[in-house]
Amino acid sequence: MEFRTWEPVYEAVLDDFGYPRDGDEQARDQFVDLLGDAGTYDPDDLGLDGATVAVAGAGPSLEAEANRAAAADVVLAASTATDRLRAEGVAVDCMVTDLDKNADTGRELTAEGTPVVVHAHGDNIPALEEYVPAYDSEFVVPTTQATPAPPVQNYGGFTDGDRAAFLADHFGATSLVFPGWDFDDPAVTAEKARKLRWAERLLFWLEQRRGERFDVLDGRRDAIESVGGD
Ligand SMILES: Nc1ncnc2c1ncn2[C@@H]1O[C@H](COP(=O)(O)OP(=O)(O)OP(=O)(O)O)[C@@H](O)[C@H]1O
Ligand SMILES: Nc1nc2c(c(=O)[nH]1)N=C(CO)CN2
Repeated sequence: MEFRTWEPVYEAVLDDFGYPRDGDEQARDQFVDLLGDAGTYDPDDLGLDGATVAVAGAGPSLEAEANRAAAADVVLAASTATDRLRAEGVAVDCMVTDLDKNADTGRELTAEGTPVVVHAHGDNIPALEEYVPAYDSEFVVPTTQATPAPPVQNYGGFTDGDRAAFLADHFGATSLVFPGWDFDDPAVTAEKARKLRWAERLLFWLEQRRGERFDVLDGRRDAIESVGGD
């Protein structure tokens, strides 16, 4: 995903949630400063090119669908889906997080040599300041939703789960499967439900760009608002 393609969709997300763009830019710049000259992880080494990739979400269906993750070539797990898959005995190849809920898991993973995609945004600067120094940067993939500033990159996407899907796409995945995704989960807060609506729109956009049909959107497409161009 090129930033110029992502930018109009990003602006629509900012408008909808009322997030100021300069907050995301400050977070990105702080992330650059926190990393300094330290080396970071090259996502090319995840083996996504040509792979069937499971993008695990943290919905209530995850445990029942853990076998779909286990069957994939590469497993990307969003936030708390990481701990839950590991508890089911499914190895996670990479965690994608904004350090919101289980940042200690991310620290343990980088210490073990498992990469973690860490996202900077305007509402997680204190978490970046606390956890980035504690992570082994060699296993950190730093991301932003604003204009990239190397080594902080933007592969597209908004929530942890859809960002994992955009990462898989960017690095050449052949097909994507989505265990643990429950868009109509009644247990989530109103804000989370709005974020899930965006995740759904973004996955719909991504599948159209890829010429693929994600099983997780079956039966839902007619009701999804289109975003982005091609
Ligand atoms: N029913 C669901 N509840 C929560 N997450 C879901 C659900 N279905 C899919 N997901 C995906 O799983 C991801 C991880 O969710 P989790 O609640 O562990 O973390 P989070 O830090 O709150 O996520 P985010 O910050 O992206 O909202 C979400 O970002 C979303 O992309
Ligand atoms: N500024 C801002 N950006 C985000 C936020 C958020 O709360 N604030 N949450 C996200 C996923 O939960 C992704 N991006």
